[in-house]
Amino acid sequence: MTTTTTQPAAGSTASDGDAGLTVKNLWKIFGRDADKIIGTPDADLSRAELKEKTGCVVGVKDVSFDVAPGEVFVVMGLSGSGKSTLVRCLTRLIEPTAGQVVIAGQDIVSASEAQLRDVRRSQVSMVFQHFGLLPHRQVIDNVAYGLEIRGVAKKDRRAKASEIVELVGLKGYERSYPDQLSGGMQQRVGLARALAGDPSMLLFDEPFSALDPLIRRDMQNEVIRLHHELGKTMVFITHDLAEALKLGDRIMILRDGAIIQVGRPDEVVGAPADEYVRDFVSDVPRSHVLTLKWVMRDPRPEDSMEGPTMPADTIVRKAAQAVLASAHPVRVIEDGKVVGIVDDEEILRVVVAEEDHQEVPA
Ligand SMILES: Nc1ncnc2c1ncn2[C@@H]1O[C@H](COP(=O)(O)OP(=O)(O)OP(=O)(O)O)[C@@H](O)[C@H]1O
Repeated sequence: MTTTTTQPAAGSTASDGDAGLTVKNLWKIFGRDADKIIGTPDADLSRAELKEKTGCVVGVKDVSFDVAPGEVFVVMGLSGSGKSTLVRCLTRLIEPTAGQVVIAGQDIVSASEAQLRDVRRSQVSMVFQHFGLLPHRQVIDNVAYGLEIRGVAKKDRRAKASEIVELVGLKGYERSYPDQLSGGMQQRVGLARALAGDPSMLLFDEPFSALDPLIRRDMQNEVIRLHHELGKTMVFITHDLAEALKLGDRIMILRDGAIIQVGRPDEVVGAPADEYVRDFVSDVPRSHVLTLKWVMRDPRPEDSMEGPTMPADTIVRKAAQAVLASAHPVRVIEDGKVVGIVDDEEILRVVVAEEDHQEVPA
């Protein structure tokens, strides 16, 4: 498994300092006497074997990871891999069978009802695929709903809601009702509602899966923009690899409830942990994801040192034009040192392989 320490994303502020998430040895087993399975040899059985033997189903299997404040952490896997169960365990919408979840310094698993309510109201908001908007309320009051529950006065909550409505690009639609809006706009209301309480963390459970591809792309860009502006910690569930690669600082891949790999997009594509991940990433245009670090070769004595330099984390596609136009090989730099060389050959190997791949009939 590849694990990486990630720095807080651009846009994070000092006030996000305690907004991270730590998950340790988290289990969710559905079924009778599920808690008795953990710690016994049965816990090592595959999901199918355990179901056969005990009738219990593993949703989440001994999962541990950290999300840094301000990071966008994507959880992906095929249907049934445990994504929804995991994200629901984080705020105990599903009760974990064992393990630890710490959000912004607060231990969620041992929290009292009152503490949990407070975490859900003020620390963590969720955005779901089905927007769950209140049909008889206008956009402005849907957005203000969380503040209303918190007892914020009408004038203040409407002022805050107006601000957020504008932030998500819905200015002018404050008085509309949800059924007067398109799916994409309704999901913007969902986003606005999640943001209105100013949570430190947003959890997204496949929020854009039901949207048309173009609208979906707009909404992904919207998430990127909002993340840049607000710097919130985000945990984003998806089964769509392109979405994961676009949004994630890091991606965690689950299968049968267990972690298969955690890594940056270029690590997942450049060094898939096993066949399952390799299959996932086989259609990805590698030049869009891999960095120079993945394609460079060792310097040779005969290499000209007159070429330009580029950072090792430059995406191949972005470097391609400059490398191909340069009369001398490009020197790849990391921590102020030349760590490799990239010439036409290294670039073309990635780009041509990609074109060959695209020509193969599905
Ligand atoms: N309430 C439940 N009782 C029994 N088994 C459950 C329950 N909820 C989920 N499961 C099982 O747990 C496993 C993980 O399901 P989960 O819904 O978390 O996967 P997922 O990756 O989110 O899938 P999808 O993308 O289809 O939503 C599946 O085998 C599922 O059948």
